[in-house]
Amino acid sequence: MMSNFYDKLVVPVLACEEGSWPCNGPAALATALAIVCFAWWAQKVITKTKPPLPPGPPGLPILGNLPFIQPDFHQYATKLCQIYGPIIKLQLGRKIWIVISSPSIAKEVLKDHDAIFANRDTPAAALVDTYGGFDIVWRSNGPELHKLRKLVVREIMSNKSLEACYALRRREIRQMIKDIYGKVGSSVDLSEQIFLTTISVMISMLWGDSLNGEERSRLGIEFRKRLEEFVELIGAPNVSDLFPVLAAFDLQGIKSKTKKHLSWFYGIFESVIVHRTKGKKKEGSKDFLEQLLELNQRGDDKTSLSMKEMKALLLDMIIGGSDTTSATVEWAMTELLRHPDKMNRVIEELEKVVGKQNIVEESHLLRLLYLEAVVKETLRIHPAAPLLVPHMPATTCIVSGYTIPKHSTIIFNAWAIQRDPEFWEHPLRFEPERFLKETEKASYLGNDFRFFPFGSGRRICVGIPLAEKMVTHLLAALLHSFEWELPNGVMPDIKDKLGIVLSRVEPLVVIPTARLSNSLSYQ
Ligand code: HEM
Repeated sequence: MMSNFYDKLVVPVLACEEGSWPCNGPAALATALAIVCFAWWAQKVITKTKPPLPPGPPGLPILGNLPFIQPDFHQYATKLCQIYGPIIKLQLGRKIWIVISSPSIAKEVLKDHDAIFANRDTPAAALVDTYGGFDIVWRSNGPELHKLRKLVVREIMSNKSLEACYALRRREIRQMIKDIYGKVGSSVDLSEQIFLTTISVMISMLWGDSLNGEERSRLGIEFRKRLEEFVELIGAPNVSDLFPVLAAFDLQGIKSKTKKHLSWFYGIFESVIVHRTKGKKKEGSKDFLEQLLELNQRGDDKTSLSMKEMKALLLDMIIGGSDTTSATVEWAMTELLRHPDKMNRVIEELEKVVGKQNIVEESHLLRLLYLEAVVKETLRIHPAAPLLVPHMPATTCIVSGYTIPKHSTIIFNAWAIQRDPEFWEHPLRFEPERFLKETEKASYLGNDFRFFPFGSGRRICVGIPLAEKMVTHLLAALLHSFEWELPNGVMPDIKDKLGIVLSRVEPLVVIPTARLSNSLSYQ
């Protein structure tokens, strides 16, 4: 605004040629001086009246708060908010981070100013090989993002499409039950079993491959390792982001390491896509890739994707869908093992709705209301993405009386909000019953900012329908098929660590016993 003022008034006066107004010696000089003084005064008034930045802890010159950031950022940010209030500012090198820990401020940002804040501050590492520019997670707000989200939500995640690939999900869940049945009576690393199943479900639904035996576990573990490293690299404090002038040097080698992982993922995707486009159309259930290729064949601009977009989308789905889902199932099992009364209530419901002679199908899920409440309570206390995915304002904006500079990184501490005693009675107690009563807070659609584990607004998770099905079906199958004992009767703890998602520190180890009398139910 001030530069406009200067350009329009001061420059012409100072640059005017003889004879044109007001170039008449001392008068012109006086006018110019008056204008410069006025501009200086106006600038001062504007700066003074502009609301301040949010409060926050003091930092060091140049580095700001960087040296003081602690690894479990959700807990560290919660402590800071207890000191500085529900909206705080951290300075990390050239970057400003704003952390929000109150439902009303989250609403102001994600609902009232949704369009401004629907951008992402794409980390340098995510821009490698065009991934971040072509996927959903890191793409800026605009028509291309809108097209991609619409395609996923309306086509891929529609009831009809999810129904069309139910057999693929079912096959992988049955495989898990069969594998665990083979280990009845011995200690099982349930965390690993759950992860291998979710990654197999994702691979199976994305391009139809089924992994068995050693291959299932080998490829699953390789995927997990690479996904973990890839996401960690993207999320790691990177000098290239904090001091963009140094980006070209890739001082920590983050860009080159990310590139290696990306080439591995893209290599797999390319061969699957090429094989499918050249080969015969697949028989049977329609996986996501089949659906995407069919949409491409329509030749409609609204639904066609380039190869780059297709690969980036497949990677988003695997990243977005596997660890989040498996962590949620693992936390739900942990809480149920810690609360035998709640576990019994789930079993009673399963026996009533499914019965002991049948196996759990997705068609049962709508009637498993208590189990649904268990999943919601799990996502409240242990949200897989406790800080959502950071947003970024496209312009400077005033929020809750503070100035939020454009291009700052906005972090929502959903973990702290969903445990805040101001909004939740006995917030640390695992009480699924609260979701049977509180219908208002019970939706995943992000309308209530006391409970928004999938985010809210324009960037809300696109995988909610699939996540709901996968988490509930997996849990139902595990609880219906087996009884679970704790090795030496030791209760699992609830210590968490923030990595790719919020997960247990130690793997969950339990001993299964068959619950169903008919051994065919395990085939
Ligand atoms: C329990 C399971 C899941 C949880 C807790 C979860 C949570 C979230 C959260 C918090 C966000 C960020 C929202 C925001 O920025 O405000 C997100 C975004 C996203 N999720 Fe999920 N998610 C889950 C499952 C899935 C699944 C199954 C998929 C797909 C297969 C998926 C794909 C995505 C994608 C592509 C985005 C980016 C959306 C965008 O940036 O516009 N998620 N998810």
